[in-house]
Amino acid sequence: MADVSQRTIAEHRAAVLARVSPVDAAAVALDDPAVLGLALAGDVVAAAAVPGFDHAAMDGYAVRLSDLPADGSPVTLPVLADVRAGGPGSTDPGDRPGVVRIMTGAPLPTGFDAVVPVERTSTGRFVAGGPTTERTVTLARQHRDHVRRAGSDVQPGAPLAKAGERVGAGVVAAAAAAGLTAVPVHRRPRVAVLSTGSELVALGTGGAGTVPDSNSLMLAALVRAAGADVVRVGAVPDDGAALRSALDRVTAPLPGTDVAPGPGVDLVVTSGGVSAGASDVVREVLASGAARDVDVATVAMRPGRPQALAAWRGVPWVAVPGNPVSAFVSTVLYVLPAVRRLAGVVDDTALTVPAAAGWTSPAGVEQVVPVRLGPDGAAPAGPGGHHLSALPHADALAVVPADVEQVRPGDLLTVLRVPEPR
Ligand SMILES: Nc1nc2c(c(=O)[nH]1)N[C@H]1C(S)=C(S)[C@@H](COP(=O)(O)OP(=O)(O)OC[C@H]3O[C@@H](n4cnc5c(N)ncnc54)[C@H](O)[C@@H]3O)O[C@H]1N2
Ligand code: MOO
Repeated sequence: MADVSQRTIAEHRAAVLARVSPVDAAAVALDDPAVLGLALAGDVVAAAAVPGFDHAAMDGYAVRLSDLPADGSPVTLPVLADVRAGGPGSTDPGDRPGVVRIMTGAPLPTGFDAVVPVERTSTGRFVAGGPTTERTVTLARQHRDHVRRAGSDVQPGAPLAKAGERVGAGVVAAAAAAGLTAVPVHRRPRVAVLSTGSELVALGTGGAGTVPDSNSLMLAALVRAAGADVVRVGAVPDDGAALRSALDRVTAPLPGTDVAPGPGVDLVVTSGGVSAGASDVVREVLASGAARDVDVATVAMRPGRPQALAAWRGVPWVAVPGNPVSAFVSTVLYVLPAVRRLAGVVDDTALTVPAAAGWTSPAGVEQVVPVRLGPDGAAPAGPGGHHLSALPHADALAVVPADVEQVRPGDLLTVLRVPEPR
């Protein structure tokens, strides 16, 4: 097996990212809820103008400026017609002087220039559902035209969203309004999550010396929140043959029964078994020659020091340490960037925020601290170190540089958000 290499958080993340690339893409309809949360596989460009036609921005009267005194004095004019949103696409009330009663969103009649809001006229207000009773109206030239012009928001061909952005409410709103029916998106990646350890048991089972397998639940929750489908295998004992056969199962092609034949998972994540113990099964399998591209590393970070990468049957494999806080931190720092890259998302989770409290940090290693974000910045979410009790309160992880031994309130910190369930 390759030597153990020493590296920084950024170096290990780069090593992880070098092993993954975006999964395949296809067009998905904007009205399919499955499109939400997927990453765009190409730029989204408007097919049509927004607004699609010149229309009234206010309820009132459409006027021709040539019918109104230029000095702004009021004039009384006949009401020639009444147009509504959704009514005929164009109205031509003829050439004689007069105004057109018009409702917000209705197309501006041919030859008309502006809309005077009803509350600025002698009518005062319209009665919802009421008939048109006014024969004439007194009004004056206004400062603003209250017309939304065709294409004033979006021109055909204008860029609306970029490849790598996730489809959310804003993207579907803009794309649908601009005449599109579907957008190109990457499918959701599939990620296998395995825990290793003979002490691990399913929840609610086991006796003395056993440990509930919490890591696979944590990993599944984070991976899913980052936009992947999860195949959670659960706990595999510290036995090389058992781990190899679990890896074979998750990386095998999907059975071609009711699903089209295709690749199995796009990424394997294991927790545990990466340190120096006699039963460290991940190290054992990595050393056996059965895995490819093996990269065992010690990252100068706390917690989360031992890490490993490999490929199993061509599928990238990220191995994180078993200590639950180390596993959580490693998942946010290394696994989720890989998931986002597989999903086609351009990674954008790092923020700079002030420290809302002070704390000490060990010399010579990057310290990773679960933090809660508040109006004053980031404060430790719990006692730190390997204390799992901080995790329920952690919105993000702060990464304190290796040369900092004391964080002071107000110091600027780099934080990575812990994704919300989606
Ligand atoms: N001699 C050395 N010992 C250790 C070193 C070292 O450098 N030399 N590194 C330590 C560090 S740092 C870490 S982190 C751990 C990582 O060890 P492993 O990845 O091999 O993890 P395990 O030994 O399998 O488990 C550690 C700990 O976490 C519990 N665990 C594991 N999996 C789960 C799970 N799915 N759910 C809940 N809890 C889990 C496990 O029971 C152990 O208590 O190694 C140090 N040792
Ligand atoms: O590096 Mo380990 O993850 O601190 O216990």
